[in-house]
Amino acid sequence: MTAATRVLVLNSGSSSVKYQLLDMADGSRPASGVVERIGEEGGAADHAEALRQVARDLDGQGLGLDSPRLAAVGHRVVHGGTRFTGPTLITDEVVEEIEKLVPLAPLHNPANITGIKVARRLRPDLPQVAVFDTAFHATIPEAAARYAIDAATADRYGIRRYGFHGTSHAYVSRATAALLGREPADANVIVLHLGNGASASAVRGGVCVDTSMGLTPLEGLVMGTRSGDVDPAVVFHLERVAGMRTDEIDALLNKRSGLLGLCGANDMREIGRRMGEGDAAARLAFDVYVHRLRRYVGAFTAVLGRVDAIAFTAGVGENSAAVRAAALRDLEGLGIALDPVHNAVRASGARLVSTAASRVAVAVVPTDEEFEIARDTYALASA
Ligand SMILES: Nc1ncnc2c1ncn2[C@@H]1O[C@H](COP(=O)(O)OP(=O)(O)O)[C@@H](O)[C@H]1O
Ligand SMILES: CC(=O)OP(=O)(O)O
Ligand SMILES: [Mg+2]
Repeated sequence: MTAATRVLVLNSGSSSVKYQLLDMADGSRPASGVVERIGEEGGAADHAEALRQVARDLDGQGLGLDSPRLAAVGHRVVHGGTRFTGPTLITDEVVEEIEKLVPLAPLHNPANITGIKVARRLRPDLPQVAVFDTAFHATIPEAAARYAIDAATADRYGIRRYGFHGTSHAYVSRATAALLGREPADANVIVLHLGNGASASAVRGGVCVDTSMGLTPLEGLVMGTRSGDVDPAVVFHLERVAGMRTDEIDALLNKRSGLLGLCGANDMREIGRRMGEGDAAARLAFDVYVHRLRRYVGAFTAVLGRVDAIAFTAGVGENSAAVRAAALRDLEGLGIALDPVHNAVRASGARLVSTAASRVAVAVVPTDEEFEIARDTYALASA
């Protein structure tokens, strides 16, 4: 009999399900894919339908969930609240707890729960592990995790900074240390995860000490469709003056803001194209995006005191030389000097894009949330 060394990773997002099958014995990835545009015309109707499609895809390749080589299923779960600060073996009770966190991540946790339920129904005998976006941020000190609001109210309702994209920040900060030839314990890194959702984190010696996302994945950087930081009074103002309901404001800030709200496009490629044609709205969207990014680079430089590296990752971070260049322009005073030639090169692996003289290394490091989830899952399932 062949040993069960494979882990199926399900990464259910708000509008997509990504999956990967990883073999932990030899590092191979026998299958991967994505079902996109869930709930949109021409896409899967909902997450349950998307997951059935994933199961069919795997079956079609002879790699179905019934495979005896499967050791475990690893699920990305976005919000773990205060209870889940590490990878967790899924039980009925764990599912109930994740369900209680839905109000804190309404775009994400329901999709994660659907994935868990479908996979458990198909393979009730297999260990299934939840790997939380929030876990890596559990080390953030109180001074950075606390909001300055009435303490009793905050405690009663669990209002604090949780942070997200933690598996990416963990993986990329480690990979950046490796690129510098250092142990994670010897590297202070600012990680800029710029995907459709975007967040920054400050990692000191392998331990996260601050991050830009907060109670929910809405705070911080400008994102594809999310506003990031706004004065909280914007919400009261819209309620009182514009007569908008809470759920309308929620949808406005989460789904119709960010780059999309500023210029009608949430894809940085399209924004780049339109800027090339002299489109003023696209230019403004880019400038607002970059300005916010620079603020966080400055803030996290002060949080860390000594910065060894700044790492760009995820769709925009890995691919947009223009965003990287604009984000770090004229920061020689902070010891940051991007090399324009290295920065412009299109390549796939982790690489340095700073000059030899730059005190702070600047790196482009492809993220690998699926690897990180599989590693955590396999460790727990085979313990
Ligand atoms: N070649 C590119 N140039 C600039 N931006 C890109 C490029 N490729 C992808 N992107 C950006 O990456 C975003 C998606 O990033 P990704 O990390 O895949 O997001 P998510 O995991 O949140 O869906 C796209 O919306 C697009 O703006
Ligand atoms: C937490 C979060 O924002 O995730 P994503 O970027 O996948 O939307
Ligand atoms: Mg992502």
